[in-house]
Amino acid sequence: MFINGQWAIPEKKNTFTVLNPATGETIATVPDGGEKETRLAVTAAHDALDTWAAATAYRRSDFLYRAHTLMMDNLEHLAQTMTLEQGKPIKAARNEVKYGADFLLWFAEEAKRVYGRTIPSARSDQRFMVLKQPVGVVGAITPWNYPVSMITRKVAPALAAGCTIVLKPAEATPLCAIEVFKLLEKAGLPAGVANLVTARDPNPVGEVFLTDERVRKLTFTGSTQVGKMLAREAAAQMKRVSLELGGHAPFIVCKDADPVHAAKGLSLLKFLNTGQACISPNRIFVHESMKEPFLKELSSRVFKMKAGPGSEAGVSIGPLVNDTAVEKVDNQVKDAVAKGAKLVTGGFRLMENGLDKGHFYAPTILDNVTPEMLIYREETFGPVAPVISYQDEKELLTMANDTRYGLAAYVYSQNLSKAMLLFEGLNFGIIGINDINPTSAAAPFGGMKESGLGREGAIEGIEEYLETKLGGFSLK
Ligand SMILES: O=CCCCC(=O)O
Repeated sequence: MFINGQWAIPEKKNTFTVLNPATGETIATVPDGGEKETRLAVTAAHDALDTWAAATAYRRSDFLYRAHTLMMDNLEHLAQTMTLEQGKPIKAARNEVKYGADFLLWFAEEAKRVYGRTIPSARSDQRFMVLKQPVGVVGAITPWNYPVSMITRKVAPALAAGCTIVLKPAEATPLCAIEVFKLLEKAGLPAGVANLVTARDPNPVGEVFLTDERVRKLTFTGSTQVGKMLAREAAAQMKRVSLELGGHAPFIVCKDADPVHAAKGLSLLKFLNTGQACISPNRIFVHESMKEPFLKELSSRVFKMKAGPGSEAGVSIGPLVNDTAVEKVDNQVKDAVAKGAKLVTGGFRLMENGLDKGHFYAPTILDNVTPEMLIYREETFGPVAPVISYQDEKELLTMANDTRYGLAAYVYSQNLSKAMLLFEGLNFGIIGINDINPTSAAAPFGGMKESGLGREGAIEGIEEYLETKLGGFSLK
């Protein structure tokens, strides 16, 4: 843990183990923090707040530039740590570190662009001025699936805005968080400005974030279930919240799409991070006239995918996070098959060639998926592509929007006006049009409906950490 500028271990020297999800082996033990350590971290963040908030935007920006340079200089080490701890293939881990570093760079720049404004008054003897100020101490909880970039996506805008922060990383991936904090320390982080509490049990940490009045904002990426609980509890002290929650992304292949381009896009996107992403496509709506060429291209690509530890050459399918995740995926596949879906490929846990020790599931394509199946309604978070045929383009929008989630959606069409109408009509926060990668530090990321509140990245990302203060000046 890193509290008030010091690397610390908890009082009782409690620790918990970190496992390699590809082999089940223990790779490290880390401090298991709780209520006491979180309280200390909040005190440190609170004590550091006024000085950090009063530092010039240029000073905060310089710090973030240095952190960015250090992250890029240490890219390989961070990527190797990520592959070992989280399991994703090394190439994807390298891309994630670059993506994580982008947030440091973007918010180093945005720190200097926190503008207020003046507003004309109807009274000649009055002036209005709008001032942006940091929200205060932030409690942040980050997930295991993107264990570096989800940290910088929260820490960078918070620090740029002049807030101080306490971070609780996912219990499955504390090593990545520790490595990020080593770099922040090296970049010259003042004591208390950013603090790290590693913990096996998120509850005591979350409890402090929710009940300590000094914490003025909560930012969380994770499940909708936990996000709802945090929003409910945070309301007791009217804390600000940013929530990046679950998704159930439709991926739409229109009758005028290029089916090969769409299948290539889906094969890259669906199986990225072994499907463990909130923006992963979960319902693949394919116009029936496109199904044959689309499935042909998709299955030929999926047949060639190699599963294994992310450090091995040629691997594109890493392990799932744990056994519960494997069971959930398998259960959805079995339910779909029992209700009439056709298994094109996959549909089983991988047990051969030493993979039985990790949490591997075969990349899977299901055809003829229908609304009665669990997979049609529930987020999968695994390597399964459920294909749904449709005929009537008028019904498509209703089908795609028929979910409590609203994070990401994808459309493949070569008809510009149709793509525009779908872009406007889809109730999702992020829409890729013939594009599988609509996310960037420069672009607002976030969902509608039960996918969350607020946006991360872009100019919107720093607003989440700012209060708006109005001054009305009488000249009388
Ligand atoms: O699970 C959500 C991770 C988001 C990854 C991204 O920003 O692309």
